[in-house]
Amino acid sequence: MIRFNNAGLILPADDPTQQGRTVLEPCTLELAERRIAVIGANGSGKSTLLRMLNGLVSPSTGSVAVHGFDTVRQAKSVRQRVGFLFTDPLSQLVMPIVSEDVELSLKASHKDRGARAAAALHALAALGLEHLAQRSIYDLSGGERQLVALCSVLAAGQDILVADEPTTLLDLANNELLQATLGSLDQQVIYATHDLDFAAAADRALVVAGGKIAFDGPAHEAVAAYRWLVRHGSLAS
Ligand SMILES: Nc1ncnc2c1ncn2[C@@H]1O[C@H](COP(=O)(O)OP(=O)(O)OP(=O)(O)O)[C@@H](O)[C@H]1O
Repeated sequence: MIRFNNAGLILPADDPTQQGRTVLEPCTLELAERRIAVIGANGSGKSTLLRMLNGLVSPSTGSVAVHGFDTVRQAKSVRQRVGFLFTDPLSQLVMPIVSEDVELSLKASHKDRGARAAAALHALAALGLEHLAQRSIYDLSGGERQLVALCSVLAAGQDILVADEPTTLLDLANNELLQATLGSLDQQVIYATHDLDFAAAADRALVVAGGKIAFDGPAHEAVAAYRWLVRHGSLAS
């Protein structure tokens, strides 16, 4: 269970470049559904909301708790439970070779090096990526990197997966592979996307507009609400 208790991000008033701008209005939410989508225009505040889920962004007001752990004061406990898939996979892949990056995610669960290497190959094969195991992450295409990043984050096995626009670099087949993979997970998955069909597949969706939660409810209704806001020019920040 994730709780936002009046959590928001208001930039400092004394910074002349920010002038107290509201990035995310304080909001109170309980996020318990298995699949939750976050949709909204560019710059509306989706990534900020997602980053608050694992302490990458600290709220300036209120607090966020994951399974009762405060994302600021108990950040380590939160990160042990929340995996984060970045839009740009290079923000996440830290080892130079694909198999090494997946092995790093398996370090806590597989102490023996041989078993860890075998588990990494198994994890790559599950996504059809075993042929990339010995490749440099810098030589991969953007889509290949995005799938390797997914593999690494899944290998870490956290209870909750947060994914920020995970399909942006993927072709149709890999987009379907990623959506099917996320759909099959036991973990709770919370994802931001501009793909409204992907969003509509969630159990619940939040529409973020100008730093506010403009709609929160069943995903197909949220997609309709978002389309309405776009058509009526109601997305101004
Ligand atoms: N720490 C910060 N300092 C200044 N501005 C910020 C900060 N964090 C976010 N912003 C601004 O707040 C707005 C919301 O950013 P955010 O990344 O959450 O948007 P988004 O909805 O994920 O956008 P996109 O769909 O383009 O990825 C943007 O205008 C961004 O530049």
